[in-house]
Amino acid sequence: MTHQNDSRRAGVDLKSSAPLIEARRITRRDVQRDQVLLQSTDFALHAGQRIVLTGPSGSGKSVFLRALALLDPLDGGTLHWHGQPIAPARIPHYRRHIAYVRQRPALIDGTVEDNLRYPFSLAVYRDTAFDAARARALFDAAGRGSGFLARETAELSGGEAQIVALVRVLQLDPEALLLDEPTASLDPESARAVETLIAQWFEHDRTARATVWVSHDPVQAQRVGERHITMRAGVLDEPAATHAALGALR
Ligand SMILES: Nc1ncnc2c1ncn2[C@@H]1O[C@H](COP(=O)(O)OP(=O)(O)OP(=O)(O)O)[C@@H](O)[C@H]1O
Repeated sequence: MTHQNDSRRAGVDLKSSAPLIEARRITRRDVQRDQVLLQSTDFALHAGQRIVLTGPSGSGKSVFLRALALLDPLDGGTLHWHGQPIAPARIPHYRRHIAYVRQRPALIDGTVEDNLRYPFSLAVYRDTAFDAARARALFDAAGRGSGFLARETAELSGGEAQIVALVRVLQLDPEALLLDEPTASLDPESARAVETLIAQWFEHDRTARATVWVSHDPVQAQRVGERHITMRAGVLDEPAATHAALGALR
């Protein structure tokens, strides 16, 4: 299945389409400490949705997002992508489309351009190629002008590093972004740039794209999501108000 086909399928009327991602009774455990990190959880993310996830520190928000991204192995339950279970051989393909963005970016040594080129060296991206003009346009949108591609990553501020990490993801046209406090340690100007990039990516094809955004900032939470879910001690919950809003979509 190509990405275009995936997106087209995700863009079908919400009434008839399967969720972009659906978790069925997924669980995560810390085996060493014999502790449940994520209680049995059902969850659906539809194309077109922007979800905000809040909850106390240590409640399991990152555990949940990383499980949804299939970055950590599930201890129970299944994930479905466009209505299909994800076979082990398709996990790299799934991760290509469902991107996890962490609070502290991990960049490789070298220039910004080296970082943007890196994904295209992986087998799963061999059908695409680095597009410098597109990368420049994305950096322009984030207020980083000409010459930014040539900057050494070791010299970047935390905010600039996060912008690079995000552009590295956005240039690959993901379907969903799982955003784990992406602006929490940034200065206000960089935080705005990150929000702008994500908003433009979403608006470009909002019937096919979706976000889950973890935020501790109530004002930001209002800006970046319409559906609100909470995590407490590994239990995911959805306040009644957003159940009603979601019902109106169905
Ligand atoms: N891979 C792991 N193995 C074992 N324990 C883990 C693992 N990942 C997270 N934990 C533990 O699970 C609990 C939930 O952590 P998590 O990082 O998901 O919290 P959070 O809600 O994202 O918190 P914060 O808002 O501070 O980022 C913590 O007690 C953490 O130490």
